[in-house]
Amino acid sequence: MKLGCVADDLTGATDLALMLAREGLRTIQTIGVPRAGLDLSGADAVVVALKSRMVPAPEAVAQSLTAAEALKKAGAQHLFFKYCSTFDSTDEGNIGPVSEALLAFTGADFTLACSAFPANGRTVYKGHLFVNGVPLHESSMKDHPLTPMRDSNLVRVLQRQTKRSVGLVSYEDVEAGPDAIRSAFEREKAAGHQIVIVDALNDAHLRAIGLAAADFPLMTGGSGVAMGLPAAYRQSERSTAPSPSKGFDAPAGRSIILAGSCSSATREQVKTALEAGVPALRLDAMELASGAMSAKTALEWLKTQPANGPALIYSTATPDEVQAVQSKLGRMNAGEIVESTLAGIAKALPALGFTRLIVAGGETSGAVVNALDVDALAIGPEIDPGVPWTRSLAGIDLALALKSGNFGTPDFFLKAWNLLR
Ligand SMILES: Nc1ncnc2c1ncn2[C@@H]1O[C@H](COP(=O)(O)OP(=O)(O)OP(=O)(O)O)[C@@H](O)[C@H]1O
Ligand SMILES: O=C(O)[C@@H](O)C(=O)CO
Repeated sequence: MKLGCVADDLTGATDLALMLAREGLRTIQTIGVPRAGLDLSGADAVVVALKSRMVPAPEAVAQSLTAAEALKKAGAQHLFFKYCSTFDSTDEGNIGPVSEALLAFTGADFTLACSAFPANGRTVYKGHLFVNGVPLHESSMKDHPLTPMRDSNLVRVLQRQTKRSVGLVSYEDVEAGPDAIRSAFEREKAAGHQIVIVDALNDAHLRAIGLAAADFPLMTGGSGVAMGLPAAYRQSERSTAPSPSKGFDAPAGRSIILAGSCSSATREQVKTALEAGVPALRLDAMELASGAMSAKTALEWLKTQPANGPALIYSTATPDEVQAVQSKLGRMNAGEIVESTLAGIAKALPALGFTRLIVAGGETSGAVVNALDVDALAIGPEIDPGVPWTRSLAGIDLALALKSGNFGTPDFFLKAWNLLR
């Protein structure tokens, strides 16, 4: 196996797995550390999806090291630590502490951090992260329910999370191509930095960074910076890309959308689905907390909905509504109440004939997939950048589209079904 990847959340893992598969690596995604007996022998890349983004840093480090160990045992030659393209984290972690721990694990003394994903509007210029042209701290990420991002300068953000010295390889070096990027890495190393934020404004930059860093024992970033790795590996092995898999068959059955993300993209997608007349149930966090509403009442509602189209169950709310709920219930507690309700609903879905699921939100997807006991995924076609259809590799046969909160066009919930046979 060429590349072993540790992703800090499920939709992020799917995003990375799609990038690697699309660029020609045979890729398998596992939910948690691969179980014993899972056949990884045909895979060029394995992406292990953890749920470590929001847990305390020591726990994130422990989970990540366990995954790295398993990947190394399965033959991974290089490691990739995948986090969010909007650098979701707090001053306590977890991007810094996990990067440090994986550096130590690989024995490497240098790595890069690049969260740019231009296809989804994330660019990094002079170390500052922009989301659709707006500095991170002015974007909707400033209101994220769990990791509000209030500083766009990633050198500063990462330096607050790590004892390793953080440097910068900026746009001019990246624009000049792989050799200039390699020289910039050497320059930053000589200056005493062990992690460098790398600028990238477009896919050509990402491919050049991939070529320059393909032999690093450890890379870190969003899925974008993995874009150039498959071609770099092929260059070193003089091989050609395997042809992409043909078509995507989904198991027959009913369709449902579960949305726990409150991101601006998900809010738009929920609004578009409601306007299109998709039958929908809104979960109110305060009613869930009081017991007035529950997974059971949601399932009762679901049983009364028409079988021939998707239904939507969502807790998606505006930043003001989320803040009001959090001030009463606490940030983590509110999230937990909503996630466990959606997980409770998910658990009952196969028995009701639901086999095709779209789930919106990384934490939400983690909770849902755990409830469904899915432990490995094959990667199917791209619905929108960063979001493929996937199919469970064992256990209950399901087609799953696990959507990162901020990804997808407004009609994502409507159009995704067209790709299924
Ligand atoms: N109405 C609500 N009030 C308070 N918290 C909510 C509400 N709806 C959802 N949440 C919580 O907000 C969090 C949303 O995180 P999630 O990772 O699912 O979405 P996201 O952050 O938009 O997506 P991603 O991580 O992919 O960017 C979850 O913990 C969820 O339970
Ligand atoms: O990188 C991204 O933005 C996504 O893959 C993600 O991690 C959101 O949870």
